[in-house]
Formats: sequence, structure tokens, C-alpha cells
Amino acid sequence: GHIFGGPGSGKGTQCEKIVAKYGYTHLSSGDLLRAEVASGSERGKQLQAIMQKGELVPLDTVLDMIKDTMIAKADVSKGYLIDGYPREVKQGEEFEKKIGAPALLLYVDAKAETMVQRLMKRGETSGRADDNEETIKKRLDLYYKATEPVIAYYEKRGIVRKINSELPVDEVFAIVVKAIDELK
Ligand SMILES: Nc1ccn([C@@H]2O[C@H](COP(=O)(O)OP(=O)(O)OP(=O)(O)O)[C@@H](O)[C@H]2O)c(=O)n1
Ligand SMILES: Nc1nc2c(ncn2[C@@H]2O[C@H](COP(=O)(O)OP(=O)(O)O)[C@@H](O)[C@H]2O)c(=O)[nH]1
Ligand SMILES: [Mg+2]
Repeated sequence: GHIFGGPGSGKGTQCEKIVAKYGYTHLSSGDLLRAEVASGSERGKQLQAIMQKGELVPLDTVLDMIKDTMIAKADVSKGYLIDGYPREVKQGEEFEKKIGAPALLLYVDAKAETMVQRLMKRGETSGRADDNEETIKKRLDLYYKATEPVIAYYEKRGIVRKINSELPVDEVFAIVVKAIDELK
């Protein structure tokens, strides 16, 4: 399934707990991109510039990375948890064409104000070039403009489970567990 939500909504935090309980393979598109940047490759340098501005990297770049990683882990995986993808409706459509339809979309929802607060706090220690006030604002704008419409695309199929991530982490996780177990 996919885990979906704005920047700082708590996707990464919930993914860690889901992986610990269910053993799914966590694929964070942001982490894959940051690994490419860290490798120091030419492509990584181009990605770094885009991410620093809070913009979206070209669709095919991320999708190929996800697909390659899924294939590499296919024989050991108990299932996949795709984090931070799709970021726009087009990305969702391409994912379906090249990979398949997700069984579940966990939508962790927090207020803009909460997300900004969490990201500013995370920025004190994350070392991420995009956890600064200016880039956070751009990421949020892009989230509301391009990413949130993705929900409507999946809602038609009845696979969206919206979860209030304003609650403490363990309470959010309890709701996540219910959503996953209902599906199994
Ligand atoms: N499918 C994706 C995923 C990520 N990115 C780029 O990578 C950055 C960081 O992505 P991610 O780690 O998923 O960040 P957020 O969801 O904004 O925040 P968080 O890590 O807190 O989930 C994005 O701003 C964007 O520039 C992208 O272009 N396309
Ligand atoms: N209070 C509270 N804080 C959270 C929760 N989930 C995440 N956080 C904090 O918010 C920040 C962003 O979380 P992260 O999981 O990185 O979010 P992501 O950007 O959606 O991947 C982190 O510093 C977390 O400690 C939650 O459910 N409740
Ligand atoms: Mg994250």
C-alpha cells in the first residue's frame, strides 16, 4: 500500500512502526532521492538543486528508482509500503501502468500549522537542506496544489483510510493497525 500525507505529517514515523510490526518493505521516495544525492553522482547534483527548492523531480526518475528497488527486493518482500509517492495525479497514473494498483492508501492528515512546527523542529537535527522555513513553505504550497488532489483519484476506489495525525504517535499507530488489519 501507499502512505500519503503532507510534509511533516508523520509518514516516516508511522512507516517505522508499520515495518517493525508487519515486516513490509518500506520504500520512501524522498529517501531514495537523498541516497542518490549522497552518492555524489551527476544526477544526484541535479536532484539536490530541485529538492532544495522544494519542487518535484521528474516523474520517471522517481518511478524508475521505486521500480528498481521493488524488483531487487521482490523475492524477500512481504509487501511494500510506498512513502511519499505519488506526489501528483500523473504520478499515480504512471505507477498503476508500470507497477500496479495499491491495495490501501493510508492518509495521515495534520493541519498546515502542525506540519510547519514539526518540520522546523526536525530541521534542528535532520541536516536536511529542505527543512528550512522558506523551503517548507514551498513544499506545503505544492502539497496542497498538486499532491492533495491525488486523494480524490483513489477515493473513487474506496481504498483511502484517513487518519488524524494530530494525535500522539501511538494513538495514530493504533488507527493505522486497524486499517491494515481490516484489509488482511
Ligand atoms: N515522489 C517524490 C518524492 C520526493 N520528491 C522530492 O524530494 C523532496 C523530499 O521528499 P520527502 O522526503 O518525501 O519529503 P516530504 O514529504 O516533503 O517530507 P518528509 O520527508 O518529511 O516526508 C520533495 O520536496 C521533492 O523535492 C519528489 O520530487 N518526488
Ligand atoms: N506529536 C506528534 N508528532 C509527530 C507525529 N508523527 C511525527 N511527529 C513528529 O513530526 C516530525 C515529522 O515526522 P516525519 O515522520 O518525519 O514526517 P514525514 O515528513 O511525513 O515523513 C518528526 O520530527 C516527528 O517526531 C505524531 O503522530 N504526533
Ligand atoms: Mg519522510
